Formats: sequence, structure tokens, C-alpha cells
Amino acid sequence: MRRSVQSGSRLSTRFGTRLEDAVERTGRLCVGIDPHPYLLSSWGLSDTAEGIRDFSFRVLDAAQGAAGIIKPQVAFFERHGSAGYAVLEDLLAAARSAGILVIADAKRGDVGTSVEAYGQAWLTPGSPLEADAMTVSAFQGVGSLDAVLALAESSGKGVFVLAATSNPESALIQQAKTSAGTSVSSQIIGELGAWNTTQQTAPDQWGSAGVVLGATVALGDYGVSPRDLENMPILAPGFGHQGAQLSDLRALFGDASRSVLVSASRSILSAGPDGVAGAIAAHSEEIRAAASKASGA
Ligand SMILES: O=c1ccn([C@@H]2O[C@H](COP(=O)(O)O)[C@@H](O)[C@H]2O)c(=O)[nH]1
Repeated sequence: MRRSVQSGSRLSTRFGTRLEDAVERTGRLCVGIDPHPYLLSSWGLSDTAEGIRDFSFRVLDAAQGAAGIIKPQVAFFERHGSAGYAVLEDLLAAARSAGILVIADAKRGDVGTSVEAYGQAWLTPGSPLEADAMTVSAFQGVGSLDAVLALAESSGKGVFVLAATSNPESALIQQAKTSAGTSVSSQIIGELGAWNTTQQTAPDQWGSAGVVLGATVALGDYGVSPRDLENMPILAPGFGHQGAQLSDLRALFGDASRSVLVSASRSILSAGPDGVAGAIAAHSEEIRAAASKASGA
């Protein structure tokens, strides 16, 4: 069942539903747009706002028709100040008007009133930086994100909360036990699962609140099991350059792999301007094959 939400004068479909449709149409690959200086150089581009414009739009062109989701890494645009943000605004608008879902990897977090303003920047319909979803941090408590979750839900947008991140340093803090006795990661997942349940209007409907779970981590070490992740969109970086294998998708996430978005940046972008379309196609094909394998989890 498709549930729509009214936002101002706009009627929009819930993010979880839009995401599920995108995955069904074009698969679960999320193409990362990370204009690292070394990649710009290997693409024959300058480390300037013009260079990142050329780079990003070439990746977007290559993604059209081949992948339904992109994830620009905001940090690489921010390096170029207002000129970088102008590129990002144009990229977000072009992708969204081409029907590609955009996850702004901005990783914002703060006390509730300030993080709400971050949410308004990235998730308000009509905002210059309007994306379909953004990444946020719950270091200040999942409750600090209440206004962002509510804004996302009311405007057909999504939020991906860092829960078990792909970097090796994450373990010490994210596996630690909260005062409730669960790991930090499972506390975040539990609270978001409860939020999604309160918003759900039909069984098996994907929620608009998702989590970031690195493909490089063993979920069990973080006290997380695939059962905790039912109908929760999962943004999974760590494949490719960071070492996780696309073919291990089901072994890593078990039954939760049906709601996993496979995020890959450098393993695609390092193919260069002439190879990027082929790299997207090859990643998609490998993911499709992996998703249909029997679960090893
Ligand atoms: O836990 C996390 C959260 C976010 N990221 C981001 O994803 C991409 C990964 O890039 P690759 O080149 O595919 O390694 C990058 O933008 C990170 O900031 C992450 O890696 N891990």
C-alpha cells in the first residue's frame, strides 16, 4: 500500500516507499560521488569547483538509467566553500529532476533545535539543498533527532542515522553498552525501529528512518541481528575500496539484505571518466547476483 503525506501544498509519497520502488526498478546500488583530489587528478580535472562540477555531472550522467540512488559526500563539496555548495545545489536538482534519489551524506548532529535547522536545509521541499534523504549522527541521543525525523516523515524524505559505521575505530564507542545495557548501535536501531513502527500504515512497509551499517563490521559484535532491522532501510558503505565484497551481501546482512543499499564510491570512481558507466553496470550486476544467493547469516 502506497501512503502519501501532505507537506505544505505538496503531496508526496513516503520516502521508504519511494526507496523501495527505486530498488525494485534499478537495484540496490547507491553510487557515491566523492570527488577526492587524487581522483580529480586521475580524471584529468583540477581540484576546483569547476573540476568537481565536471566530475559530479559525469558520474550523474553515467548513473542515469543504470542506478536509482546517488550519495554525494558533502565534505568534498564543502572544501570549495560557496562555489562547492553551488555545484552541490545544481547536482541535487539535476539528479532529482532525472528521477534519481539523492542521499546527502552530510552526517549532521547537534542539540535538537540546531539539528532541526540542518534537517530543514537538506529535507525541506524547495530548499536550495533539497535532497531525498540525509545522513545524521545520534551521538547526542536519538531524541535529539525527533524534529528531523518528523520533518522527514511529513515531507516524504528519509534519514539515515549512523549506527555501526564502517571505519575500524567505530567499535570502541559503538559497541559500548548504554546505561540501558544494550550496545550503542542496537539502542539507536531499537529507537528508530520503534519510530518507524509508529509511522507505519501497512505491514512490511519500509520506514523513512534508516541506519548506516558498515559492510566491514560483523553486526553480531555490535549486538545487532538482522531481526532488529526489519523494514528498515540500511545504507551500507564499506564495499569495494574499504574491503567488503559485494558477493558477501547476504552473508553480511542475512534477511536484512533486502533493505540494504550498497554504497560504493571509490571502487566505481577509480574507473575514470571513460570507465565509470561500465563500473556502475558491473557493480549492479554483481549485487544482483549476490542478492539472489542463499543467506549465509
Ligand atoms: O560508516 C560510514 C559512513 C559513511 N561512509 C561514507 O561512505 C563513502 C564510502 O566511500 P568508499 O570510497 O566506497 O569507501 C564515503 O563517502 C564515506 O564518507 C563510510 O565510508 N562509512
